[in-house]
Amino acid sequence: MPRYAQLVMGPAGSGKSTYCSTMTQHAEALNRSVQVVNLDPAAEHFDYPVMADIRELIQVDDVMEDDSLRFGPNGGLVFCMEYFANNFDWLEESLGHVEDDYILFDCPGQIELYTHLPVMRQLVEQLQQWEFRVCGVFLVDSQFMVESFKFISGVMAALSAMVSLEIPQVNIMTKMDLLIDSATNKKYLDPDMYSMMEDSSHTIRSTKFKKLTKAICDLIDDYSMVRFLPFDRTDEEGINIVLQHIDFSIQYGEDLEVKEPKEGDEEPSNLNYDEIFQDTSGS
Ligand SMILES: Nc1nc2c(ncn2[C@@H]2O[C@H](COP(=O)(O)OP(=O)(O)OP(=O)(O)O)[C@@H](O)[C@H]2O)c(=O)[nH]1
Ligand SMILES: [Mg+2]
Repeated sequence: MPRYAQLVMGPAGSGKSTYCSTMTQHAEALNRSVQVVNLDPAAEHFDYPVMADIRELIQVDDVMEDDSLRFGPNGGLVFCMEYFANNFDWLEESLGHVEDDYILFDCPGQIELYTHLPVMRQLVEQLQQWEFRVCGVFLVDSQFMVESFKFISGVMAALSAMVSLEIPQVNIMTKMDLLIDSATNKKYLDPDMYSMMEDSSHTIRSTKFKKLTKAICDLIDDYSMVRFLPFDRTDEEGINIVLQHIDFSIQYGEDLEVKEPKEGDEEPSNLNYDEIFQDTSGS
């Protein structure tokens, strides 16, 4: 039986930890068991129960305080992640060998991890060796998406993770509840890059920059490479749609056995459907 994993990625503060806690609560309501692993060595607090925490292996503070290393916070984090990549035994031990488990990995917010460092890719390959089907979940804060330039840079970050990890990826726009003018901003979810460029072309003065922007827009548009699903932590229906997309991409549920109803769950034999329909048609 396969195992299932979501790699929850995205820039700093995009809502990764909130996503993990919202998703576990949602899964609990659906009677599904979903667990979370914290992979952020600099995490201070999160409000979900963890099955494993990278801080048991290494902490950024210790790396920064170490006299022989002398890293700052960013270099320290990269060091921690490289140390983690050399010690996957720790993760294997923490995860155990449970068939059919479903795990969310709450990753750090450093964008370098998704653009050019090899750690995330190594993690994906390792998880696949342990029979996990992995879906990348890339979060971008909706507050950065209301302007075309910022939007393009968010799209490029998502695309870069997609290309370097080579796994199915679902892109999510978080904090949708904070958008004031949600109708106009919906265009960012499934963007038409040409019109987006036109919106902002008057602010671009350099012709070279204009040409580069157009080339990037062409590329994204031609291949319809990036779409976003909206995520509002207060909207159960929306959360369910996101979960369904992710489940579909890793074929969750296809191998599950059909559960026989328990005796107590049977329909009462005296249920009279005719009466029910008469009641509703009469009202
Ligand atoms: N209104 C609103 N706020 C949110 C939502 N999701 C996250 N936030 C807030 O955004 C801030 C950052 O959220 P986190 O979940 O810590 O983000 P993160 O990506 O884990 O951050 P780092 O781990 O530091 O990279 C917190 O103050 C959250 O309360 C949301 O859907 N709506
Ligand atoms: Mg976090």
